[in-house]
Amino acid sequence: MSFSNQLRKENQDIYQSIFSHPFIQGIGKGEVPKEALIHYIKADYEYLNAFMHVYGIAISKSQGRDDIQLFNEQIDFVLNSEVHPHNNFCEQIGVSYEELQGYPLPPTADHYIKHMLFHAHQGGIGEILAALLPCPWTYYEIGVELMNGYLPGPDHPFFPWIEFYADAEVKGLTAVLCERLDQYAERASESEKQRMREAFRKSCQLEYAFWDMAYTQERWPCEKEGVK
Ligand SMILES: Cc1ncc(C[n+]2csc(CCO)c2C)c(N)n1
Repeated sequence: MSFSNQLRKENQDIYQSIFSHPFIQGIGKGEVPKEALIHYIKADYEYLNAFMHVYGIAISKSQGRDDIQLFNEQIDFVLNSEVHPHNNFCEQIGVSYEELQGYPLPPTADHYIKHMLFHAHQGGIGEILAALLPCPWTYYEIGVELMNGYLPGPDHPFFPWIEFYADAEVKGLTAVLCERLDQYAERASESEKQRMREAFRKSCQLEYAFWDMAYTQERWPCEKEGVK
């Protein structure tokens, strides 16, 4: 079994918890509280900005053009394509996308991005890939789960979101990251592979926690009213 498939198998428990989370099931049913969607978009917009910085660090550590190309493709996707599912959420709640930009990250999203930045700064390319991989991989599988579980049609309020993540493009982005990670894992020592395993699992945990953060509208203990 490939290293990436081993990681997927070891983290089946978290994937399953993500699929059953009320936010995800709510997308499937077409019923997510407006406040949860607002909280999600505010955090995800800034999360994705920071995520691109992580890819930038990975580019600065790349030794060849094939790695640069791979990270560049992921940035291009976040920058130019991932606005579509955000817009689907915004249209459903009748709030403009611009209004939800520029907010500070709530604790869990802050933790997630700092976890990524830690591996980006401390690790080699293999470790960075392991930390990044659950982002597209869990979303692709969420898309497929919802597509198969709810069979949404074009009149479903979140059809564009579900279709976007269940699509071959996200599958392809995940597959190239898996293949590259497997190549690095083949040459890695046992301790390096252990670090990759830990980075991957913690990112899976934080993917679950991110949905929960949005659903429960998690906030910092002392927040000032009206301060962005
Ligand atoms: C918290 C959070 N996790 C994952 C994604 C989805 N995502 C992030 S990057 C990427 C592909 C490029 O690597 C995908 C599909 C998100 N939007 N927000």
